[in-house]
Amino acid sequence: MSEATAPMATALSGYELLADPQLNKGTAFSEAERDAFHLHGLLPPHVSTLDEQISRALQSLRQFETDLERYAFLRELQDTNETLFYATLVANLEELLPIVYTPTVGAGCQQFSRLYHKPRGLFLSIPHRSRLDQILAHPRFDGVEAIVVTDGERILGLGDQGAGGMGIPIGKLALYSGCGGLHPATTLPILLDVGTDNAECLADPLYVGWRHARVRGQEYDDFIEAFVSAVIRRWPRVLLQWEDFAKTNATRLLELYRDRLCTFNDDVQGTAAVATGTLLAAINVTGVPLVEQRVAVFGAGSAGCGIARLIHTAMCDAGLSESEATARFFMVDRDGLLIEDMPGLAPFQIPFVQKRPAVDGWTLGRPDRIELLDVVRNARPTVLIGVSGEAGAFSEPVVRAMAQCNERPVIFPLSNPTSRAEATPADIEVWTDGRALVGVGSPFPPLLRDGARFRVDQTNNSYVFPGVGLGVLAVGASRVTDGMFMAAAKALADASPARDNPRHNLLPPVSALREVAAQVALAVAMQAHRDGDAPDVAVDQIQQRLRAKVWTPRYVPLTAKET
Ligand SMILES: NC(=O)C1=CN([C@@H]2O[C@H](COP(=O)(O)OP(=O)(O)OC[C@H]3O[C@@H](n4cnc5c(N)ncnc54)[C@H](O)[C@@H]3O)[C@@H](O)[C@H]2O)C=CC1
Ligand SMILES: CC(=O)C(=O)O
Ligand SMILES: [Mg+2]
Repeated sequence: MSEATAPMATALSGYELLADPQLNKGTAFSEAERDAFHLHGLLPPHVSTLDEQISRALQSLRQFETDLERYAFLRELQDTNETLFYATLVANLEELLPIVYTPTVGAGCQQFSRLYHKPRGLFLSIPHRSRLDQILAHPRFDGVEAIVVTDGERILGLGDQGAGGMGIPIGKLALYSGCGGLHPATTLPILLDVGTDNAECLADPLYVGWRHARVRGQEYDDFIEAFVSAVIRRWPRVLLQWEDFAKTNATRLLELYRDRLCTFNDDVQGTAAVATGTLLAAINVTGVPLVEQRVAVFGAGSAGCGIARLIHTAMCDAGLSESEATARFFMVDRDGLLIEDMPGLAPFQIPFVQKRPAVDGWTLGRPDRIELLDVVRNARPTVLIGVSGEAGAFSEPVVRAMAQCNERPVIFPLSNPTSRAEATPADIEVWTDGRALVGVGSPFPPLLRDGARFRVDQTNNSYVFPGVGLGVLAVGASRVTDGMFMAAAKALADASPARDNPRHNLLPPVSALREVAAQVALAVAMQAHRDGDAPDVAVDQIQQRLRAKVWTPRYVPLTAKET
């Protein structure tokens, strides 16, 4: 009998068994299980198959009028019957990812307090900081291998959502299991509740979080330190993913902890890999070599500087010197182009500033700053990437200027959710006469090209982090390295449909995310092996380990545990 169908023993029965989302099968409990677990009468008599249950779930889902209602339905399903939730998700990734993940998960976070019904994951709040070990110690969490943690301060492009930010770790881990194949029982979403500065949340009588101004400074750092230390004590080899932390904390915390445990920041590093991978795929189409690319990034925050760093490394690997590569980046933030003598630069921005003489005379608009349009007209970038959360920032003049200086401009408005995209693919298509290679953060409707529907590529870190998690955990790597993200980027570019035909998409469709995760995982695991950080694993064992690690959502026969 294969591992997936080996029976599992449980001491639960009756209502308690039906209330456990990891074991509940609803109407799919067999007659024998209904006998053994005292379920007769608690369930309607027909024994359903998983496929019948999926059809029923989809029918219910499609009856709702809004995506938020669909989101609430799927969250309820996840908290009732995880196997059915994941079986439905895996079979319908294209339809359900926009609900479970971006863009609807953003509204799910904003409405979290209204939708809250059942416990999932852990809320660790500052008032309970002395109880961290006690909370993590619960036997339910014994098998945890992957954690996604947020403090809710920068939820997509929607800002501070306080405790409502919990929707993001839940959504990310749904992809870890749905796309990466990690067993849901090995995953744990965590919300660090350090208060919120969101006035609406604080004034909302239904707000479920800690009603307190967001704690900052030393007290915040001490809480994070206490959290990380408690995590290491409880699960020394866990994979910890930081998600949607604000610019002041994201890169800083990554640097502080990356050598202390197996950890990465998805916004900084996962986003870098998907953007680099999509750019490498675009190069196959445009023919402009990496060493000749000029990259403008709008929004020089965690994601923007993470992207710049990985593309910079790729340029250096391709033969440029550090300074030659640096000169090819144009990072634009609220005060315009980042220049060496600008006040208030964050440490992670400093490597990507332009030298003052190189940009002299570039100000065509406001005299006090070099704006995005100035940058595009003067630097003539081949690539324009948006990670600002500023909807519409890629205006018609900016996009037309990109089209003027490039035969095939590469334009990635990556901000999420959909409402925060720097431009819509449809507008870019018109403003560039269909010449642009476009990647967006959230799903958009297909474009009409030559009378046919052309899928819009979704350049989202969901193409990377599930595979990173799978690869790291399958080989037991002790650290997540930058090399792994480069390997992930190259694996993504290798999977590009445009490699075979330049008229095809840059990325595989969302429906192929399980296969993409497997390819990324292989690349990551091989990199761990090259790094000497995959103990006792030979190359030919890696594939086997990856396959063994992948969970497929199907029911496991249950047997009664002797008590
Ligand atoms: N497609 C994807 O996979 C990903 C997309 N994102 C999206 O990117 C956006 C930013 O994420 P982070 O970098 O983590 O946030 P962040 O807060 O660290 O950085 C955003 C930067 O944009 C700048 N900015 C905001 N408004 C601006 C304006 N009007 N003009 C110029 N600069 C402006 C901010 O000053 C900040 O430096 C979010 O909307 C997020 O959803 C982030 C990670 C992954
Ligand atoms: C996709 C993602 O991680 C973000 O928008 O923050
Ligand atoms: Mg994120």
